[in-house]
Amino acid sequence: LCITETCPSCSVTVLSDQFSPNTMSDVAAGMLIPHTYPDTPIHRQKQWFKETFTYLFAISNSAEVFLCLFSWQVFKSPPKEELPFWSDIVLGFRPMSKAELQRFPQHRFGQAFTTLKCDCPPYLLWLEKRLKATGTQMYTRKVEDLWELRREYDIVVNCAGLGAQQLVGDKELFPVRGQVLKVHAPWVKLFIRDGDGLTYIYPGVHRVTLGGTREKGSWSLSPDAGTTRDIFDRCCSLEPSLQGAQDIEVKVGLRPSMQCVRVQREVLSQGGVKLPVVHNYGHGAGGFSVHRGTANEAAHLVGECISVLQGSSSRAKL
Ligand SMILES: Cc1cc2nc3c(=O)[nH]c(=O)nc-3n(C[C@H](O)[C@H](O)[C@H](O)COP(=O)(O)OP(=O)(O)OC[C@H]3O[C@@H](n4cnc5c(N)ncnc54)[C@H](O)[C@@H]3O)c2cc1C
Ligand SMILES: O=C(O)CCC(=O)C(=O)O
Repeated sequence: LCITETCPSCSVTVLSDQFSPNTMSDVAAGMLIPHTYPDTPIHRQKQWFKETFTYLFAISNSAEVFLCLFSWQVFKSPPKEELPFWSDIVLGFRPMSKAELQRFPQHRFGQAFTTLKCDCPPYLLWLEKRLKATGTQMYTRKVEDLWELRREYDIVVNCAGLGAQQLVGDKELFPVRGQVLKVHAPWVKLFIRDGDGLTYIYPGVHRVTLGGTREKGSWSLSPDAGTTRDIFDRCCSLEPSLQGAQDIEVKVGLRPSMQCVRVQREVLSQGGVKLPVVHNYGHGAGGFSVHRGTANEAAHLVGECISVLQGSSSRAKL
């Protein structure tokens, strides 16, 4: 979508072996709360988050119904950084008062702020609809090797998530398994997140997401019953009224994790033939929070590839 906006002369085709509701992004809680990528400069991560927050905040002020606003992150001991880098992007960030903290007797410190939470499946469908309206073609296809695309396309953008491990042989990329519960508990109106990032309660438009787990290196997509009980107990200790939650649905996703998100240009070359590629993968646990920002940057890199192609005598399929 960002490419169609920044490079309107391009004809865009989306190839994917799975579309919503069967992607990893459909499992995400959809919370705008960044996870730090250790090898990506903070100013770049902050810019990605800011662009994503601004984009979704504008949509939240419309008739669309997949976004809501909420707050409360609690810590058993004060975090290393009392002011996270994103504190001036979310709204009304402040330490929690003693009175507020009384609600969490096991926690000594807390942050209150308003951020956005998106219901991912309807958002993904909304994006698909907008994409189709631009004339973009969408095909179900598994790509075995980026090079196979060289005859059909001038530029390839690789947004394969964890699939990039196989597609481009990236050994830095690994799964971090996450199991969450989606429950019916419409009385829960505020989000509560333990600062260790393991336990969270995120009310959405229809369901509340209860999390979670972070299992590095696990490829299992099967729900685990013991983990379900553990997540439920941990969430009930933060919000006891969840004991009355109904219709527990279990979801598992594999976060496409690495030390830094790979938003980068590369030129593949074989026998004098070149194929410009823009990579945009490795968003780990915080991909939803930075998706628009990284997509804008990737679209900008596509613009650079177009300039190079236009400057060369290459045959253009643009
Ligand atoms: C339980 C859980 C909760 C989360 N909650 C949040 C949250 O609240 N906030 C947040 O910011 N982030 C969250 N995340 C992280 C977020 O979901 C990810 O960072 C993000 O979804 C990654 O998106 P992606 O588009 O890169 O990957 P994907 O959604 O996996 O998309 C990759 C696409 O590429 C396709 N593909 C892959 N390989 C190929 C191939 N060879 N050929 C063709 N197609 C291919 C796939 O079919 C898929 O459609 C959560 C993750 C989990 C697991
Ligand atoms: O970390 C969070 O609180 C949001 C959910 C998430 O990003 C995750 O489980 O990976």
